[in-house]
Amino acid sequence: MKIIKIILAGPRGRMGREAVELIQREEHFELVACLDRVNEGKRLSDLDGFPQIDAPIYKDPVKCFQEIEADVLIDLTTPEIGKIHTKLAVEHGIRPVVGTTGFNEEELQELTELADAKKTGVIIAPNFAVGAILMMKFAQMAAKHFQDVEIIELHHDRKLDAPSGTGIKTAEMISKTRTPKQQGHPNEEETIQGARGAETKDGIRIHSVRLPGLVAHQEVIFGGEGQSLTIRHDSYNRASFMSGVKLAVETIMTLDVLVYGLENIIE
Ligand SMILES: NC(=O)C1=CN([C@@H]2O[C@H](COP(=O)(O)OP(=O)(O)OC[C@H]3O[C@@H](n4cnc5c(N)ncnc54)[C@H](OP(=O)(O)O)[C@@H]3O)[C@@H](O)[C@H]2O)C=CC1
Ligand SMILES: O=C(O)C1=N[C@H](C(=O)O)C[C@H](O)C1
Repeated sequence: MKIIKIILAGPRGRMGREAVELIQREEHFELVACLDRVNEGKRLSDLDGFPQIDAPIYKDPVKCFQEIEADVLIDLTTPEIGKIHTKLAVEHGIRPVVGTTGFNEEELQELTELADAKKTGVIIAPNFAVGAILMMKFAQMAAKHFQDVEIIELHHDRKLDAPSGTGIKTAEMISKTRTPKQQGHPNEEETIQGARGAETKDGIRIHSVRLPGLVAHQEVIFGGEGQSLTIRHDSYNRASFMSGVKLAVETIMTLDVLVYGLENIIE
């Protein structure tokens, strides 16, 4: 099997550390460099927790992409930085697998056009966990039968973006099958701002909970006459995301367009 050469952005992060282990485990993956906000010029093996992983660390993505021969960038950083890395990677012919969340519609459109122009595969995956993908697909199916739905996403309190990428993606998928409806009482008023959550342009409410002790969880609650349906997914650790990262890295080698969401890859 051909070796896939990978640059990893964010190796010291919660997801980044899991991704380093994944790359180490897979014989056909090779970590050729890392992008980090600090530790420029060091090797990964110089840092705590990465014994014997001899990959150079860069701060400047352009320098890294020019000097290092790589097939794929895995980005697990922050919303602001992830967008910059993704665009630069495509411009340098390196295929980005992006787990970082916080991309808006305009940014996704811009990247789609760039991927087309450069004929370079891009995968933007708001959630890599197979259970979360199924939760979103099941919610899309249920929305054919229930017009009223609210999303509650629950995450650890170190998360920067709200609502979560998964919450937004779920609402988008539901909107494809749900007949539009203004939910709740037409005259309802928030006596405390934000009480009804964030409203998407299709009228679906997303409520974001942030608490220590949580990892990544979501409930999609449908309401109908005399009944409700709740679809829930829980990630209890970050290892839950790694089979999706592996699949994305392997699949991106065969793509020349942008794919938004692993539901487009997982049958
Ligand atoms: N798609 C999915 O399935 C999942 C996606 N995520 C997303 O992945 C992203 C990372 O999450 P998580 O690992 O929990 O976050 P962390 O905060 O633990 O990790 C982010 C890492 O990015 C680093 N970083 C910041 N700026 C730069 C930069 N300029 N260059 C390189 N690295 C930088 C941070 O360094 P420092 O700490 O020094 O600032 C940190 O090590 C988030 O957007 C999150 O929403 C998370 C889980 C699953
Ligand atoms: O920040 C996280 O932790 C997660 N982020 C992603 C999101 O915003 O949906 C995926 C998962 O929920 C974990």
